[in-house]
Amino acid sequence: MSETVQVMSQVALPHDAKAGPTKAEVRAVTLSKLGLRPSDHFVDVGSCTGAVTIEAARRVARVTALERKPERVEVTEQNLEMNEYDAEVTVRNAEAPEGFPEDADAAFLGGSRNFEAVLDCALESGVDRIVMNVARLEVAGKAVEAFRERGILDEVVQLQVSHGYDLVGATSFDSQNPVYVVVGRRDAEGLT
Ligand SMILES: C[S@@+](CC[C@H](N)C(=O)[O-])C[C@H]1O[C@@H](n2cnc3c(N)ncnc32)[C@H](O)[C@@H]1O
Repeated sequence: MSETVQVMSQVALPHDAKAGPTKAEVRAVTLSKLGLRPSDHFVDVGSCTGAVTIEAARRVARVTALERKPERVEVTEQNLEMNEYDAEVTVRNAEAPEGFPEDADAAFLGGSRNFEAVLDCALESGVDRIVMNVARLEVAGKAVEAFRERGILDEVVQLQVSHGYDLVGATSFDSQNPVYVVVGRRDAEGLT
């Protein structure tokens, strides 16, 4: 039983792509901040390996995955085939805001191209929860400002994950680059 639960909760990503995947711990925080609901239509902007698309597809009714690079669209599709999920998933080769659906509820920006236009488009489409992950400091600053200007800045979380490994019988750690998780909600009160 516990073995089945563990396998179901994992994401299989046998096909890889440069720039991905969003790491498991970062996905966990990101999806939790998005507060996904079973009836949601979720949009993954910059699906790359499909890691976020797949996890979201186990939690919501519909997912639209947008990816500007055709070879990464293929990787998203290949990894989707290797996983179980219940949502209706549409994968589009498009550079957002192009291809952004008109009836979305929540969105994740893993890619930062045109992010201000993507935010505007998402808000017009009815999105009320939006999270953007950023690795580069300068882009993170611009993202925070863009969320603030639109009155949706709710939280900024800096994540730094390290994984233990065996070092001559003891445990040492390998650290990953920090990630800024910019959390937006419609009518947010700003940082407190
Ligand atoms: C850091 S990766 C995202 C990783 C992904 N969440 C995963 O788990 O594999 C960023 C991706 O966003 C894509 N991208 C960037 N801006 C985009 C946009 N405006 N529309 C669609 N794709 C975009 C890039 O091509 C790249 O594949």
